[in-house]
Order: sequence, then structure tokens, then C-alpha cells
Amino acid sequence: MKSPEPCETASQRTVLQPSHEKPQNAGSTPDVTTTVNRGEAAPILDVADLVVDYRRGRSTFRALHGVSLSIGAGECVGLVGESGSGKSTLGKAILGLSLVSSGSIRIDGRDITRASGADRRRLAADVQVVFQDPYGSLDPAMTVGQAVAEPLRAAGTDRETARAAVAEMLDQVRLPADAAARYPGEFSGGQRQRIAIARALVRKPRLIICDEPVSALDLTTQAAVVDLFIDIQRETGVSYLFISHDLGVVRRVCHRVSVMYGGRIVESGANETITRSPAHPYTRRLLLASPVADPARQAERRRAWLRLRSPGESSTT
Ligand SMILES: Nc1ncnc2c1ncn2[C@@H]1O[C@H](COP(=O)(O)OP(=O)(O)OP(=O)(O)O)[C@@H](O)[C@H]1O
Repeated sequence: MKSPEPCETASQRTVLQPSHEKPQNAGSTPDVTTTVNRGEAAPILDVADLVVDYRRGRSTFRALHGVSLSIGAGECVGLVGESGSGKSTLGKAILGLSLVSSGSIRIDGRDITRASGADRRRLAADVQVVFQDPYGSLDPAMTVGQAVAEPLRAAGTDRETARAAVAEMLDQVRLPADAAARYPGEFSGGQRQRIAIARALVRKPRLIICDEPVSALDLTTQAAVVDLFIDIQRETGVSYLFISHDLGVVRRVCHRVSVMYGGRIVESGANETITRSPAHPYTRRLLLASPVADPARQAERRRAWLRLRSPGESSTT
């Protein structure tokens, strides 16, 4: 098993005082400032005080309450949190798929919060995405070669150059060259995820938003694809925002971790710091939720997890 090489100082950590007593929709004032790596080289991603609201019938639901997050060039930051905490909303906002109510998103110093048209297309070269579902993310009617080449062809790259790039990308994700002529339906879930990664890499992005990219895979395949993410990061220097509900996976791939709860980042810091001495109760709960093999230790962890449960949660949870 591989682990990422550390590229940050462990002292950089921010904690939001426990706020899980508040209902998710309480208050609209941004209350988190998770500022990491500021003052160093310009970050590839800089999200500041981001607020995202969704329309729900006649009312609005605040999914992000002033989230701030920064990722340096070549750095991998994990975003963990339970279902509904707002992880995907943050990823979508960066990709321009969620409307931002306030705050800003900068890529390499450029404010892209409300980018559209040509600006958004330029951005597509710098920021790519790998989604969770390896079955739904590829067009079954396109060959693998066409699917991987598509982002290049859409940007005007000629057929021969695109073909050479596809061969290079397939090699990078450890798939055979003849995969280009075959269809996604002929591949397993793990292989399809490799194809999706090749497609995300083909325009040589600076940042990849990985939204639960291994959650749909079995454990063995998951480990192999996680290794691939680590290798690619080392080979290309790309940055990841690695979204997952699984702290174990995030710890393997990322240098730093931000923990989300109820639309807020409640704790951020170096991998080791968060794992060894989690400061926020929700982070402690998340760590205790990771299963361990020993039944006695597992039972002890469950008891500790229950003691830390949020108000209103049933003890039979
Ligand atoms: N299009 C939408 N309209 C209304 N509410 C939404 C919409 N998308 C997400 N939400 C709500 O916003 C909150 C955050 O959702 P989000 O998908 O970002 O969470 P998540 O942490 O990524 O969860 P998961 O791990 O299950 O994907 C949730 O309460 C969700 O129900």
C-alpha cells in the first residue's frame, strides 16, 4: 500500500467550535474560516466564504454556510463528511454546476465564481472531475478512444494529436493500448474508472475534483484505483480535491483533510494531526465509525461513537 508524500506542515490546523447543536439552516452568516496554505505560492484553488442555497419549492435550503478552502499546486486535500454534509455541493460549485449565493472561487488566482461561456471553457482545461459512478459516467455508444479524446476534440485538437494523447493516457492509467477500440461495456467497474480518469487527465488539468471516485468499487479494486490516484499525482503533479465519506481512503491519498458537517468545514489539518488528535467531536465520530477487525475493539469504538452521538440521534442508531 502506498501513501502520499507529505508536503505540508502539521501545525496548520483550524477547528470550528462544535456547531452541530445548530439546525442546518440556522443563521446565514458565514462562520468558518478554514485558511490553509495562505501566504505560500498562489493556491491552485481558493474558495472563500462560499454560500450555496438550493431552492426547495417556495423556500431555500442553505447547503454551504460560508466555506473556505485552499489547495496548493500539487497538493491533495480530502473532504470528508457524512451524507448530506455538503461535500458534493462544494465540488459542483467549483465546477460551475451549483449557483453560488455569495463568496468566491479562484482558480490559480482567477475569480471564476460566476464564469460562463469562454471563461468557463478555458477553465475546463484546468479543472476536471471524476465521478463516483463508473457505469453512468461514460457514453456506452462511444469507444474508449473516442471518450478519452472527446475533451481534446471539443477544444479543437486535431484527430492525430488526440489519438496520440489517448495512447499516452491509457498507458498512464495502466490500460492496454487496444482498449481504445473497445466499448465501456466490455470493461469492469475498476477499469471503467481508469477510463474516466484517463478522460479527466487528457487536457492536463491542474486540479481534479474526485467525487467519491472509489465508493462504488469493491475493496480490492478500490485499493488498486487508490494506488493509481497516488501514482498519477506523483507523476503529473496534479492537485486533487478528493471527496469521500471514507476517512481511510482519504488518508491514503491526501496530504490534508477538511471535515464537513452540516454545510460547514468543522476541522482542517494535516492528515496525521486530524487522525491522531481530532479536535472536533464530529471528526472523532468519523474516526470511530471506521471499522476495525478486532471485535472487542470494534465494540469499544461503537460505545465511544454512541457517547459522541449528536443530540436527537437515537441510541439504537
Ligand atoms: N439540487 C438540490 N436541491 C435541493 N437540495 C439539495 C440539492 N442537492 C443537494 N441538496 C441538499 O444539500 C445538502 C448537501 O448535499 P450534498 O449532495 O452536497 O451532500 P454530500 O455531503 O455530498 O452527500 P453525499 O455523500 O450523500 O453525496 C443535502 O441536505 C441535500 O439534500
